[in-house]
Amino acid sequence: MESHSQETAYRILDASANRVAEGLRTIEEFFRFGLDDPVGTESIKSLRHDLTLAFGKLSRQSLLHSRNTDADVGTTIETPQEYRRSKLSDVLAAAAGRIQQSLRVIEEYGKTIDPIFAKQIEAIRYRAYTLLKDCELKAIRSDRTSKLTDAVLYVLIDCQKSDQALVDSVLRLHEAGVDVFQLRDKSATDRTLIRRGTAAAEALRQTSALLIINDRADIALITGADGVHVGQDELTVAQARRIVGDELLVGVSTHDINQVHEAIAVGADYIGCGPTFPSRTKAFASHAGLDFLAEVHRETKATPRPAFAIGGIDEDNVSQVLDQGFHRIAVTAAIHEANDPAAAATELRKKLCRE
Ligand SMILES: Cc1ncc(COP(=O)(O)OP(=O)(O)O)c(N)n1
Ligand SMILES: Cc1ncsc1CCOP(=O)(O)O
Ligand SMILES: [Mg+2]
Repeated sequence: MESHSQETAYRILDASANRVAEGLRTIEEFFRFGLDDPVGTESIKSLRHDLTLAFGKLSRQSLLHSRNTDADVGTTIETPQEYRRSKLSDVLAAAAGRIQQSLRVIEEYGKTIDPIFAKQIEAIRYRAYTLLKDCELKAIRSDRTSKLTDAVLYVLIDCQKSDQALVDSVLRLHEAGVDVFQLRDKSATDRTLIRRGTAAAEALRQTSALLIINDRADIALITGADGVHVGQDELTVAQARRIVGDELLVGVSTHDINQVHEAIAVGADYIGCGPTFPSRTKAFASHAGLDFLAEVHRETKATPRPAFAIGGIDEDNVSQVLDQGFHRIAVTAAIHEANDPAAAATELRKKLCRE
């Protein structure tokens, strides 16, 4: 190849190698500090090491001579997306994209310099695909568990009259302080649940709120919701996971302490605890009551898991829930039967966050 073309190829290889190295570091830091994952951290480190080894075949001098950052017209071109990262998974998705593209660029231009080098880069690229997929999926899960950890107010909502009515309602309530929504509508058809769930999931995706689907793991997956909630007579956590995978959240209803220990042991991401008081939304022959909440608080200190008290909770009795050591609640009537649902959500949230 002519020397000018070769210099161009070296310049591209040098810039792309730096881009891959930066991207891999971004991923490695997340495996290390975000996930405390020694295997992931080590795998990325070894990928970086093998990339350095592969580049060792090329002339370092040629690479350095080709570098001319001052003349690089690309350094001043910015896109608005570069500065838009609302959550950690966005950072990792951007880094993964840069790594994959740059490895491909290195492979292609590397062919003009040394076919064996290009083959080695191809092998690194395939290894990177698998690792980056694993990392991105873990980041998506981690975004969801972080939102859940911060959540205090969880509202069950039915399908409403239309997709738009549901979207308007969840956005208004989220603005007013609701962290988690559960689409729970026992009389809706599957098609309606899917349409409503998809619309709500899309509307909430770029917010800090979560959308959970009641009972139906299949619909949670299809709609792009954040998780599914299952009861004691429904899918087990393991069965739900077989459908939704590890990225979605699985919540479980519990009515006694054995169910709580079991739910935690099998990997529920959160638990619903109740019924606490008589409910206008669902009738029960008996109530687990406040003593159950106190017991859950006492008995799960060693295995903490977000726990939402549920059943007949409203502005007047929420202080009794707080007194049992619970600061998370799930409600229906307290919001939807209020004259002003958004104001009711704000008031409840204030009470939950007062301590
Ligand atoms: C947060 C939360 N907790 C408990 C329940 C009740 O679930 P389940 O016992 O399965 O009853 P149904 O909701 O299916 O009638 C819940 N939905 N959400
Ligand atoms: C679904 C469910 N499971 C236990 S209580 C309950 C209903 C919660 O609604 P409300 O807050 O109106 O009692
Ligand atoms: Mg259920």
